[in-house]
Amino acid sequence: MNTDQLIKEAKAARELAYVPYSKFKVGAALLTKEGKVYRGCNIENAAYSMCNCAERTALFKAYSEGDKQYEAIAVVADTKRPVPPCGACRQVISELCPSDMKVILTNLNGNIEELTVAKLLPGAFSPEDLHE
Ligand SMILES: O=c1ccn([C@H]2C[C@H](O)[C@@H](CO)O2)c(=O)[nH]1
Ligand SMILES: [Zn+2]
Repeated sequence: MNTDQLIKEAKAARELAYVPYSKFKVGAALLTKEGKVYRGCNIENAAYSMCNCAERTALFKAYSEGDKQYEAIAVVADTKRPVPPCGACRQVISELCPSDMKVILTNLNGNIEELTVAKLLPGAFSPEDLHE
């Protein structure tokens, strides 16, 4: 699975977004080391703080199925610049994904920004910080 294909998966995921409040659809596609793709969309709620982002939907789907080895994640939205993941997603991705994992941010215009998990959240709070 190449970058273009993973972006297509993220776009397909985006179509299923449940966004009655923001009307802002986001899609994510997480590729595992074994070549499986987990799709995620954002899912909102009338209690706004319960909204879940596309990135975390995809990652939680994979992790909860026991798939814990990841190769790349692609994220897409209808933004001017490649969609930037929110702070909460950066924190969760930093903990569950390898620091050298590829992060592919894009938009519907085809702008693409590729970076690594390490670049997503410098100085992330990590499990090692919990204990002396
Ligand atoms: O990277 C992002 C940024 C925002 N959202 C969602 C959260 C909310 O449903 C809507 C507006 O913030 O977009 C995502 O899913 N991923
Ligand atoms: Zn987020």
